[in-house]
Amino acid sequence: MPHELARHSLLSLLQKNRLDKELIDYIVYGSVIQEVKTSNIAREAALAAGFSNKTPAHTVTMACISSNAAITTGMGLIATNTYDVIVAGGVEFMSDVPIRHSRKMRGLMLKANKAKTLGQRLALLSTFRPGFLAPELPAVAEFSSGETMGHSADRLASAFNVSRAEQDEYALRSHTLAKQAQEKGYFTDLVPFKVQGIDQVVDKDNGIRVSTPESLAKLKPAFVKPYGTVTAANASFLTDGASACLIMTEEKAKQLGLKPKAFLRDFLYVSQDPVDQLLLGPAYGIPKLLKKAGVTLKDIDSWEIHEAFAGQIVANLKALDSDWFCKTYLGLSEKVGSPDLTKWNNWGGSLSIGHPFAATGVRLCMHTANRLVREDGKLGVVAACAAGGQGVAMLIERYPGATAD
Ligand SMILES: CC(=O)SCCNC(=O)CCNC(=O)[C@H](O)C(C)(C)COP(=O)(O)OP(=O)(O)OC[C@H]1O[C@@H](n2cnc3c(N)ncnc32)[C@H](O)[C@@H]1OP(=O)(O)O
Repeated sequence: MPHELARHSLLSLLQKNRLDKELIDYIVYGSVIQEVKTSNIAREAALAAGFSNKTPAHTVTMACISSNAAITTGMGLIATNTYDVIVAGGVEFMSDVPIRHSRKMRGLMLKANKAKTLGQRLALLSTFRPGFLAPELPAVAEFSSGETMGHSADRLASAFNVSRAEQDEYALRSHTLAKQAQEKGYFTDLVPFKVQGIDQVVDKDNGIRVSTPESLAKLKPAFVKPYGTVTAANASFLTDGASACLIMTEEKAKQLGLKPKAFLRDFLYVSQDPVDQLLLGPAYGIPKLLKKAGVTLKDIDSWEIHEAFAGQIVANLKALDSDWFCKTYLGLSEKVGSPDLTKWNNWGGSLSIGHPFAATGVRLCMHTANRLVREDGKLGVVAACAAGGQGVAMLIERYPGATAD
């Protein structure tokens, strides 16, 4: 179950930092497609991990930026002097999503539960139709418009004139860089997971697949058929995962003898009309964040931007480099410009590493912190889009003397 995956991330974080459970004041986890039995998954994971029942925990949800929301919620609790040491994380378990009976079937079952006599039950039974048995699957779709994320990505790519070839090329870049980073042993934020019931330990990201441009070009559109450009290979794939990170003030870290990785210097959230364009969070968030923090594109040494779809990433890059977009939608006098792509998602991204929705935000932050060390940088930006037309942008600064282990 998802809380078991989250439990593993909690325990592994403590083991890695040689910390006692008692030192954790509060736990916040993100979750998107919720398991109904464990709706406050942070609490269930903490109890399953053997935390004291006196350690409060709550769950946040903000689509694909849920663990970013967990981190900033934790930061708020620290800033208000409510707590000192917080674990923030996220979990997604796409291999067993809750599948519901149809609404008609649910209605019938609820009424049957209340029926007192055999006559009432038989009368209800006579209203049953075989069609009631059609199940309701959770869709990776925008509730307000009904549009799937893949369809939105296709629409966005088309609006910014992003070709299929550009999308495939970007996807190949992501998988190639992820493979290189994996082989070099850079994914030090990973812990192996023993899958219950089968004799298998997952000890590396298993979605990385470096293909050839020819085989990518052969794939059929996955969402808008037959003319769409989003395929299984240039979209993020559905996967399981959990993440966790430890947040506290610098002073507290020193007190506990811990070696910090990075400062979270600044952050903000953005939101737009979800029916217009859903996936432009980075294009809206990055310029606002840079302005708020008083830095420019050139000051950024590492970009870690959530890759929902290759077309979405290329469209966001084009938007930032477009006078028309920046003037019309951001109210700026000119374009922001294009970030330096040699500093962009250098270890791959959600397209290749995977995108367990609510877990991704922490992964982006940790890759930024570790990349800043390995690439000898100072400032990194994390940005992501999310369902609901929302987005996040965060500024991360390497801690002096931090290591990438
Ligand atoms: C803000 C946000 O983040 S929003 C959320 C964004 N993410 C999403 O919405 C998830 C989108 N992704 C999906 O829904 C699914 O992954 C889909 C629908 C695109 C694809 O699902 P599936 O069809 O089950 O994918 P599957 O793994 O079977 O791949 C389909 C085909 O593509 C091929 N393929 C997939 N990846 C690659 C690759 N990198 N290289 C070459 N071929 C590939 C597979 O081999 C398979 O080929 P086959 O049909 O000959 O066997």
